[in-house]
Amino acid sequence: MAITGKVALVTGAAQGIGRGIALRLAQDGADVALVDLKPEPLHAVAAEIAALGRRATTFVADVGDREQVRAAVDHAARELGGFDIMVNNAGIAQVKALASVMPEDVERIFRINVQGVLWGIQAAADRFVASGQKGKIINACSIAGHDGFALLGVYSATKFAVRGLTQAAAKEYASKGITVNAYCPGVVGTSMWVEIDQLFSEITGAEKGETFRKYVDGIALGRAETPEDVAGLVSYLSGPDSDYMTGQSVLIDGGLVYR
Ligand SMILES: NC(=O)C1=CN([C@@H]2O[C@H](COP(=O)(O)OP(=O)(O)OC[C@H]3O[C@@H](n4cnc5c(N)ncnc54)[C@H](O)[C@@H]3O)[C@@H](O)[C@H]2O)C=CC1
Ligand SMILES: CC(=O)C(C)=O
Repeated sequence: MAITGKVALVTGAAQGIGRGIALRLAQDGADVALVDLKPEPLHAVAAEIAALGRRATTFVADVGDREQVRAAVDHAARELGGFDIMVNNAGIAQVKALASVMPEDVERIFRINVQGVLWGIQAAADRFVASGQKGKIINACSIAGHDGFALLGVYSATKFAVRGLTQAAAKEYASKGITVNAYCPGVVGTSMWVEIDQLFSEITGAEKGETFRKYVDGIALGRAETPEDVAGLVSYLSGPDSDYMTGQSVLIDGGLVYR
């Protein structure tokens, strides 16, 4: 197993894609620090990791708060005896016509989706540099970071920003042996898409499930994505086979967006 004995931290690990990534990295041999706003589901994921024979620790933190993210990284290193892989996965959606977007909408989503990734990059890189070790930083982007989608305009802007941060961080930290990449899923059947579908319905009058189905209809491989599909890419980005890769925001969407 390519990352046996490594320590990974995954934000937004209580459910959905973050949970899938945490379980996959544990299957690959890593011990995992699970970070989220929600303590109870985090404990359930920790129990699943323990059943796989790996160690897990949980930490409640808001990724939009710089000090809490630094505390989460410190906790992971202290509890699991090292720190090698940072997955900045936590994010929120927003569905709004651009005409109705208010300053507080922009502030809320940028605080989590962009600042959350920035604080994660900073905290992880500071620790890697201080300990003189190589490290992997992996950020959550989206198809919406490659293409702007109607009613998802500000969300798209946050994911384009993640691509910019990923490229800049890759260049700033390359000389320290730190790689920085991002995964860009398409339409993953998590709670986030239940919320997106519902919010589209409220704005457009679409029936429940209709927006999700329309998006899935555009996928060349003909099915919605699973957290496990995404986790396979994150596994690759966490391991030595991706050592010569940095600054990339990789589409994994079943053939929905082509760039
Ligand atoms: N579901 C999808 O189709 C896609 C999702 N993504 C991205 O993947 C990531 C994960 O998405 P999903 O698993 O689908 O979402 P989800 O809504 O199912 O799970 C997100 C998790 O992040 C946590 N979280 C939210 N705000 C947080 C904060 N401030 N601090 C700490 N944790 C916080 C939530 O509590 C939740 O456990 C997000 O960045 C999302 O933008 C990207 C492309 C497609
Ligand atoms: C949630 C998300 O990133 C999209 C556009 O499906």
